[in-house]
Amino acid sequence: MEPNLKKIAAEKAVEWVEDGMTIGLGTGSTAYWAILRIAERVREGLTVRAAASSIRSEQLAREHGIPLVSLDEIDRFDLTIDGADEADDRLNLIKGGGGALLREKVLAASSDRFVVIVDESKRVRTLGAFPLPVEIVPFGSRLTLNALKALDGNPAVRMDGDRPYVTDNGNWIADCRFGTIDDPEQLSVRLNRIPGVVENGLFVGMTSAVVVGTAGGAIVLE
Ligand SMILES: O=C(CO)[C@H](O)[C@H](O)COP(=O)(O)O
Repeated sequence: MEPNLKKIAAEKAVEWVEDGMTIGLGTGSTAYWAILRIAERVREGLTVRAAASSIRSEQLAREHGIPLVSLDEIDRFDLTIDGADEADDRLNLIKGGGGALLREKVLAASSDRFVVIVDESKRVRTLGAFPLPVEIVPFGSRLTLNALKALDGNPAVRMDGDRPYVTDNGNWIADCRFGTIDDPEQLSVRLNRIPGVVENGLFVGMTSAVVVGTAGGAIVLE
């Protein structure tokens, strides 16, 4: 049987969870394995409190018995564990393939350690092959999409059947194709200057470590 690389990465990262910590829970099929492993450790006696970056991760955590608290009760996370769509060697990321980039960035920005878990297919030399998700407000979306086009982003509104996909925050996602992103920080600043843009999926200078699941085990990049 093929090894589950997402699970390998997730379980390595969960080794860093300690008693008493406040934990941020990510979103997606890799974060899924981290949530399950944290839940297993809670059943074994680990004491943590957690908050999640999406409604679906919150539901998963609740179903599996991880103690959840409101974000209003949290000043800092000791550790947030989340997946990514791409990670480069400088630990910059593209995130938001699952549509949760805004909440994920809110958690990451308030975490002492932001640990990213990926299978080895997500490692890239330069970001940009994966379409960059940009969360936009529905109001005036045509104008916002025009502004993204003016930046050569080739935006496409993400669809859910015949309607725009709606994020947990009631917004839309414009998946953008900029090609190779040589300066992610500069692009991120330019995107967030567009008034209808809420946040973009470039995570620059936020990552403490990337744990890569490989068939030979987990590799930690710091
Ligand atoms: O950013 C995300 C969700 O918004 C996910 O972390 C990212 O899309 C990776 O997902 P997966 O682990 O399922 O490949």
